[in-house]
Amino acid sequence: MSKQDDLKRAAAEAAFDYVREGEYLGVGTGSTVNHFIDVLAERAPEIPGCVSSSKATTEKLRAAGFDVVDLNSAGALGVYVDGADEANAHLELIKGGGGALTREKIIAGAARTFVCMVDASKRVDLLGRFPLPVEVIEMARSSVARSLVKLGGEPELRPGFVSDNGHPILDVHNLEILNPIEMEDAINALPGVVTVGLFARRPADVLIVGDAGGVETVKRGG
Ligand SMILES: O=C(CO)[C@H](O)[C@H](O)COP(=O)(O)O
Repeated sequence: MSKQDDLKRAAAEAAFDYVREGEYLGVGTGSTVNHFIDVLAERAPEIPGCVSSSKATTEKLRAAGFDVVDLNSAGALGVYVDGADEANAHLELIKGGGGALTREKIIAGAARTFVCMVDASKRVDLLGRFPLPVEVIEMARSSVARSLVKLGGEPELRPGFVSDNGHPILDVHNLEILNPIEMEDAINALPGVVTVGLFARRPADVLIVGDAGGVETVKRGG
């Protein structure tokens, strides 16, 4: 395992403390989440099942022996555990590097507690160094891209990629995100945008950071 993988695994182990037995668990997507699923498989909590944010996560959860149910049948969701591409001090995030941003935002929005795991390299003062993913309806790809340029970004079509929902993704480079809530609202308002990977209206509640010196847990407003 690489050093960064060790940090992701450490964050995933710490995130396990938030799993509540008897409750459905929301599970995100990505390499940090894959470590978390490994931890789940090892510790085998008594949960009725999981709500998954992607086909890849569903496959891995099922292979580990967990039931995966639709969000509609899970009822109110307790905890959602996921990774992120960037996190600021307010626990606002950029997500969607793995392309699962739409389902991730839906599940995060439905959950009581959103637990986000990152390695220390992902903590930033200002969001936006990581290209901001925007999932769009195919016919709106160019018009949304022009609007994103007007907002100061440089959108690039993610090559050869289609989301689990069947949509392309624009990765927006060099966007100055001084006010994440305003930027999220502005991009969401563009016709044809399915989801923007800014999680400012629904930030994490708990950020677990794997660092060389150990794991740090940061709580929103705490
Ligand atoms: O938002 C995501 C997927 O859509 C991931 O959480 C994000 O890309 C982080 O991935 P990783 O844990 O592999 O670094």
